[in-house]
Amino acid sequence: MSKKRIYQIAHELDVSSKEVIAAAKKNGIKVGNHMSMLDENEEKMVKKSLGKGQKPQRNQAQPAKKTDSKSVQTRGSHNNNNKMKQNHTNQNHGRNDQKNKNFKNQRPTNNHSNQNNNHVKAQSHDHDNVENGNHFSNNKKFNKKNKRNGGFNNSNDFQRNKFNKKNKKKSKKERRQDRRNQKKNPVPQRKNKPLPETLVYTVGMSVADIAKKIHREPAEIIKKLFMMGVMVNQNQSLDKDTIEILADDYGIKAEEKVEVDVSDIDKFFEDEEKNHKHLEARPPVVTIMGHVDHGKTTLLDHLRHSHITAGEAGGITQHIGAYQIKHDGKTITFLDTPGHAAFTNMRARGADITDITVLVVAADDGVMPQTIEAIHHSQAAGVPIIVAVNKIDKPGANPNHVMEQLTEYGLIPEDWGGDTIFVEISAKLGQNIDELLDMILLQAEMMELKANPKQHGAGSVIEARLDKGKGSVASLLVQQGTLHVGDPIVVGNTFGRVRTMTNDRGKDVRKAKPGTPVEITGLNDVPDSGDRFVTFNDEKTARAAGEKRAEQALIKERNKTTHVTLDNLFDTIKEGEMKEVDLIIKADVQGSVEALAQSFQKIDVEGVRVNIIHQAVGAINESDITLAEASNAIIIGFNVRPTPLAKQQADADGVDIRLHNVIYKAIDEVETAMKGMLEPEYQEKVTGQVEIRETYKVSKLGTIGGAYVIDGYIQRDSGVRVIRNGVVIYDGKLASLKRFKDDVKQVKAGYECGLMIEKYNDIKVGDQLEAYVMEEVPVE
Ligand SMILES: Nc1nc2c(ncn2[C@@H]2O[C@H](COP(=O)(O)OP(=O)(O)OP(=O)(O)O)[C@@H](O)[C@H]2O)c(=O)[nH]1
Repeated sequence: MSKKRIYQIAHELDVSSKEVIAAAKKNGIKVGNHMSMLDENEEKMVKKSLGKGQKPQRNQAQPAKKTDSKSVQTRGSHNNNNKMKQNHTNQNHGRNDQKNKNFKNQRPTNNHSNQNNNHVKAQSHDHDNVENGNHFSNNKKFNKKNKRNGGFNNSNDFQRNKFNKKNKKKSKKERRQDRRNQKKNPVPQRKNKPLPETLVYTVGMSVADIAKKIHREPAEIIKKLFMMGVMVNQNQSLDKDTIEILADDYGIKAEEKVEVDVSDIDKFFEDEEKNHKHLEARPPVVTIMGHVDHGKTTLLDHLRHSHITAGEAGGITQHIGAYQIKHDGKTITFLDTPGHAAFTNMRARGADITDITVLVVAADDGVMPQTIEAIHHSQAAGVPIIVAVNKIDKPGANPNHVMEQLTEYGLIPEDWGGDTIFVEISAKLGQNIDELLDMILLQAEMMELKANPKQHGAGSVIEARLDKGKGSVASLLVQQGTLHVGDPIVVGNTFGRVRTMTNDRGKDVRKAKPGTPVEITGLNDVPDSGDRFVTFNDEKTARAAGEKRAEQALIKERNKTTHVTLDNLFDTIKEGEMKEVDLIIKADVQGSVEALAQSFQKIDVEGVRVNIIHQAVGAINESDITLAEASNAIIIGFNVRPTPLAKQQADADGVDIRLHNVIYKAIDEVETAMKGMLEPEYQEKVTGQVEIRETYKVSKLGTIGGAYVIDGYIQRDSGVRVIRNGVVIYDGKLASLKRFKDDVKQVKAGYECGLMIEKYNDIKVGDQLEAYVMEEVPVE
């Protein structure tokens, strides 16, 4: 006797296994689940039971054995509904001859509407099925197959459905075919334009760029290069040789276009400087230097007011950072800011604008520290010095002593066999001032100061500011060419067009020749003193150059913060950015300097070498910081400290200064930093004493201490030590700190507070709490 499993029977009957199980149970057959077996008798019983019983609800398409008016009616109404739906969704549904099109055109609604459609059809065929009672069993297979389509029982319908599917498939095929055809459709051939006579190229152009230039397909060029043994893709940059060979292969000339970096205004400036055509004499530019109170300002003021050009007398002098005076029909330009600091600052920014230095030394005071510095700065810049021995009107004046003193610094009067010009003056009384001016002109003459006024204006910024009404105002010294109102200009990282131009007398001028200071407006931003300026033919180029320079300056500024420090040293080494660690050593005595230098040079980590770029005895000064900044060096101070200004500058520039008083510690620190093992050291600092005066037990929270800060302060992130009877009984962290109901960051001595300690609830009245913080130890 063959047995069948429940699910098989369910399958055959097209009912659910559950229904078969129910029927089996109804007939007293013991079954468990869909895998349970039924023998033939049991199967018959179940089938009978299912056949006699309710028609499975699930399969609406299953033919009804019995039809009563009610069910027909119901179905009828359902049918109508569906018909309505069907009409709504697709009027062509039910007409297979048109379905194909519908499938194609209405794909998204297809399944849904097809089901509806089939459903309607199934319903409408119920009647036939009733008439052909055995149709059910004969068409079981069909029935199953058609279930998806709503259960067609009519073979015609089935066929139609099949046809329908076929059509569906066909349509897919068709679509694919279509696509293929589309692909096969030849792309309209691009007619090759004639080759240009010359290929103007820049090194680094890609195949695609060249293709565009010579009106050829990149593929063709790639092929050509391939034949020459050069494998490239169309985006790859080509070198000069390859481009030229390629051009040659096409039979065209190749011409390299050298890109000019418009932002490199120094280059423009130098080009203008080198232009020696149409040279004309220009006024000398003079800076007055000297020690404090030796009379620099007095001299400048005297000159400004006493040597105004005839006709301009009475005109109000404007402070534009420089002014011009006339003497013997010749012009001299004086820079208004005396002192060597401004002078060197300008130099540091690349502006060597001074031709002659007038060194003012008070005859009653002699050579002083700033006199010496001024000499060094001038000498370093290669600027000749004229000594003005001032205050000779004073009773205690001793010009000879000054001369003697200055010989030590290489300034020897002509009378004594040297070549330094000395003039004894009284700035206050205006004594010998003309003689000084004569000497300046003589010196200038010897220097043959010349420039070409017939070229683009170029020069340097003396000073610049932002004016409420005028916007950016810059005082410029024209050094080359002629500057005109309306000139497109780039000044440092700013740009614009010269809108207005005034001279040192506040008079509007249309043009300014070499050696002339002028004040201009029209820049988009305020440049820095010492910045260079150049003019361009068109504003577009000026704008491009200015914007690029501003961008570059921003990048430079950002990079500033990424100076190498001992903390980031290892990462920098790892990134392969560093092969040498630059150090500056400053120490109290020469012995220490040498000992440190030798020991540092012995450190060898991962092939990275220590390089000592500067070593000296003395405090860490600003020039050390500038050097460290420029060279990306770390400063090691041994028993010395930075001067306040140097410290300020180091902080601003992000220069790392490490201070030590034990040699091996200094060596150790650098070595561990190079190995990437430098860890910050922390040290505990007790901040306050707190007394517990009350305790409150809160069931869900724990114990809250009502406390009073006796000394110092306690803060939310404090560490706390619980001390009872002089013994530390717990060491942990605060969990909360409140004043009344508010969370607070800190509570100072004399105030009450509420607190809880993390993971500790055993606080008692009378407990002393010691509050502390961990602080990073500054390296000694
Ligand atoms: N008797 C006399 N006094 C002078 C002479 N030149 C300047 N003084 C005085 O010296 C003092 C200082 O002069 P300044 O011109 O301010 O000196 P400075 O070098 O510009 O000083 P700082 O700006 O502080 O560096 C003033 O009181 C002047 O009046 C001079 O030739 N004779």
